[in-house]
Amino acid sequence: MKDLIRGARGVLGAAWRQHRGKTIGSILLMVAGAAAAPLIAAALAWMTDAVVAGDATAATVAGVIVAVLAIAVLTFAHFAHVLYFDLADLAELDFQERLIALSHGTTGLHHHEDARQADTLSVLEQDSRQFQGAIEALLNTLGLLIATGITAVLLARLHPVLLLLPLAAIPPLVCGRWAERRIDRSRTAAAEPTRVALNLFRLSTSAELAGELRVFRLQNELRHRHGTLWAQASRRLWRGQVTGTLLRIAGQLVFAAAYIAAVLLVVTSAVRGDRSVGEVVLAIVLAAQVSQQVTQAVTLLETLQRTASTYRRIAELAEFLSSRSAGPAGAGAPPERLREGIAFDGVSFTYPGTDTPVLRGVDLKLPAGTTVAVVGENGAGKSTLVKLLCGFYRPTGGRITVDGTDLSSLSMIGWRERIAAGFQDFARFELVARETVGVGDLPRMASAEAVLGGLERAHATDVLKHLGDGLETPLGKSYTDGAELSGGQWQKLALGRALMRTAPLLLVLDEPTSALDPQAEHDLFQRYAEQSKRVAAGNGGITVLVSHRFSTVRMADLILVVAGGRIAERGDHAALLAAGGVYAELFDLQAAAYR
Ligand SMILES: Nc1ncnc2c1ncn2[C@@H]1O[C@H](COP(=O)(O)OP(=O)(O)OP(=O)(O)O)[C@@H](O)[C@H]1O
Repeated sequence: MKDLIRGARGVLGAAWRQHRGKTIGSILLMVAGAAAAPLIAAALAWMTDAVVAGDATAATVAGVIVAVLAIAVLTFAHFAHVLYFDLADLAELDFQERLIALSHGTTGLHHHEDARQADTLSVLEQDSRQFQGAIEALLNTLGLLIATGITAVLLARLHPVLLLLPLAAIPPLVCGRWAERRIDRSRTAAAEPTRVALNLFRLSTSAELAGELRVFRLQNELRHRHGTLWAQASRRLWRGQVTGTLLRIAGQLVFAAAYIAAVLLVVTSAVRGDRSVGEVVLAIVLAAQVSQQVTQAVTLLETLQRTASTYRRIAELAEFLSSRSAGPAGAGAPPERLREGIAFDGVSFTYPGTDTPVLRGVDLKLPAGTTVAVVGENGAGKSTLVKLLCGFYRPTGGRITVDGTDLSSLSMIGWRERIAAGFQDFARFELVARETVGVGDLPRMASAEAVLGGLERAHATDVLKHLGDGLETPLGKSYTDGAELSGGQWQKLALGRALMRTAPLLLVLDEPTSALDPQAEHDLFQRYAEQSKRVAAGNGGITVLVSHRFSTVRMADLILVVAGGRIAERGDHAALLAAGGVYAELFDLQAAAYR
């Protein structure tokens, strides 16, 4: 019940915030339309008795009232529909904005990487399209409550025992709730296979992966896996639906028995001469309406229950996010320029929900004004190091300091404003090219000059040659005439985005050039390193570069080799080669491959 009230409040609140006039108009029209239905029964009874008594005037007046009420029933709901249709769109927008705020309004990433919360987000994304039904159901419920009240008064006047009729509505309602819960559980159980199947479907149909799919002849394998997962999800949903339907039928049968008993009661007393013909008509029409009201209530309850689940899920997600926020948010401002640098003091890190530490007691100094390269095997913890530097997670042990100040005591908004980043999994923002790059520094997104600066630093201006309208060319399939880019071109734009900010305190480049050939990557970083030295001389900014390419890595001032959750080796290229350790071995292996 608490869930239902929260769901109803959520929907009504969203509608009210979006448009008060339309909300009030829809409620009035729906309630008036619903109230007219039981009044028709009363007017019909009056008309029937007037006809039996031969009173033409009363019969005519009653007939006109029946007609007017019938028009109200038929049209008011339609007019209300016009109003709440628009309202539903606005409420959907309100919900989606809330979901976006929850999804990306936190400083950390853990809810995206936690399977259960990822499931919740995926169900909520689907739920966000149900607002049309939710608002309609809520308004219908308000109308239904009024109609049921009027029906109850009329039934009580006929025979008090008929008041028990709505009580017979309870079993179908309870069964309807059980059914909805059962179906809801099956939806949650089906969420994971559905998500994986949809991901496989996207993989199987995306143009981007068409080549790889053909070369590895993966079509049938993916189709088979997609089919199996889909069947698994369908089976879970089907079991939920079948149990739900059986429960609902059981509830409806109880009401059907009560309905038959009520009609028999009035008809037998009319036969005995205790009731007028009009009263028999009233009883039959009202009992039929109660039946409709019960069916409607069960259907409405299903929708309201679904809406309630949606709001419960979003509340749970919000609770998860606040429970996982690692301590109070910092408020300190980052320094204007780095004097000493960034230090790791005994930093350990274990991902939430796992037992194995990825980093163990790392002590590290990233001196101000340097370029630091991070190398190591797949899964060694390089990206984790980067995520900690960006503040996506807080260390589970030890601390990271920026010029001696604990990173966790800094305002994350302030810190993020002073860092820039390019990741291997970069976003393909389907916007015009200027914005695709410019979002790397929102306040300067409109400036073509600033965007060209970012592209030049990334040595990516050549991408513009392929774009008909230069920076103003729309990119991607979202636009009818959007330009299609290659993977490497998208990545170059992403690198331009990462280099939009001209003087960040920390620039993180986590394999942002994997789609470029090694020579292009080498040239890019050679020139980039020269430029960044000039910038770093001004603000002490640090560049952290994660790369598997030793030809690029060798030019860094400091190279860190991550292994076994620790920094296994550190130093510049010459020192590490001379040490003859893992770095030297891996460098020789790669160098030999290019000879
Ligand atoms: N969100 C997560 N939850 C749990 N474990 C994770 C998560 N992300 C990474 N890991 C684990 O942490 C370890 C380090 O991962 P990380 O991505 O930091 O490695 P990496 O050195 O960047 O690897 P690569 O070179 O393949 O990109 C891996 O064992 C990985 O399975």
